[in-house]
Amino acid sequence: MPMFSAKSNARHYDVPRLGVLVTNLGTPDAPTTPALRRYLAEFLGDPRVVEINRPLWWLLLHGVILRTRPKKSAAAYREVWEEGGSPLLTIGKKQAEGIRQRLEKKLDGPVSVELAMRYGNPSIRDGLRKLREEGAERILVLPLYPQYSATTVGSTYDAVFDELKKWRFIPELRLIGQYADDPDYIEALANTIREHWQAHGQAEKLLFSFHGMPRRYLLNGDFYHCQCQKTARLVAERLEMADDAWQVTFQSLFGREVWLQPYTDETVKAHAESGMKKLDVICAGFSADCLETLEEIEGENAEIFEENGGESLRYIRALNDRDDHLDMLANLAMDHLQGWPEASPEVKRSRRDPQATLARAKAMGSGE
Ligand SMILES: C=CC1=C(C)c2cc3[nH]c(cc4nc(cc5[nH]c(cc1n2)c(C)c5CCC(=O)O)C(CCC(=O)O)=C4C)c(C)c3C=C
Ligand SMILES: [Fe+2]
Ligand SMILES: [Fe+2]
Repeated sequence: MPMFSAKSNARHYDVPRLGVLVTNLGTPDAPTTPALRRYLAEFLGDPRVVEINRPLWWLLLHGVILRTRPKKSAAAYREVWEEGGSPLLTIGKKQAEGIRQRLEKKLDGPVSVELAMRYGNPSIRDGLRKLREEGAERILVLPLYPQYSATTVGSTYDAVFDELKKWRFIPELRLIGQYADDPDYIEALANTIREHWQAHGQAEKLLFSFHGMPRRYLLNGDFYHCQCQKTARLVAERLEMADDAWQVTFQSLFGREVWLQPYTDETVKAHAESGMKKLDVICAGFSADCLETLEEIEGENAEIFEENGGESLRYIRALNDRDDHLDMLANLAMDHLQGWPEASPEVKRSRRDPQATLARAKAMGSGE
């Protein structure tokens, strides 16, 4: 067996394509305990996510966490599971297709776009291999995380590199790191908040709740926290909000370490206890709704608010497959494709007339 893998049936006169790998975090294959055990073993086994002494963590993960958490997590996933699977996956498919359609219009030609998940399926390995089979020799990686963190974007890059280092022909590669302050992303968030206010009125406060991470990671140089603050500030400025009308919080704590603060659940409880009646929450760092937004914010945190004296916590959905979101993502991809040299004259000609190129290649003796 060769040491490095290649496209099946590779022919050197194939017309190279542009490929875009759209990625997100991932999700279990089913809302069941065994599927959750597999998924969490991969996710929590990633040193980018849990950055502690490996042998110690391995013992704790396999000896304790994977014996208890999968059952609890499976029950939570069952609350949000849809006919087509987990929301993150069903929304991700729509997002990838929307981006493909927009790029094909902008580039006036076919573009391969594949959705891939960092953990679980469809995997990054399979996504890259599909792009290779479709003839992509230039690949743009677009992780759907507006703010960079080593735990998410960094880990996605790891998975891309781990796969590509096994290939014989390594495609030209570009990576999108973040778009926390992209004006169209800020505008799309402002639009969805405005629409929510038009439909339901404005609550006493708007929380921007971002996924948390251990505070230690920030102190060690992961500036995700700062990008979250920037996103929220820019949206609040766009909406001309007073300083005390909005706040940034961090959700989804895991383990016993101190995470980024203030915590969403504690803040929600404190606001309810202080007499607040209506609270709006947006999870601006999640490009698609998922367990962490639907079950944790729209479900759990709404309950916390109501149990402590609040009337209603109104969760504002993620940007998902809104047109302004998909337009923004396609424009972001276009920005990152700039300057990638046009194809060679031969390729340009073959794009116009693939049959002639094939015939020429055959005449030159390089065809089948
Ligand atoms: C253990 C540490 C974790 C870190 C650090 C972390 C960072 C992080 N995660 C997201 C986005 C998502 N996380 C999701 C689920 C999820 N996250 C953790 C743990 C950490 N995340 C766990 C254990 C889980 C699984 C669910 C559970 O068992 O509670 C999801 C949702 C996936 C879905 O299928 O719906 C997303 C999205 C970010 C952005 C981030 C750091 C910035
Ligand atoms: Fe997470
Ligand atoms: Fe959670």
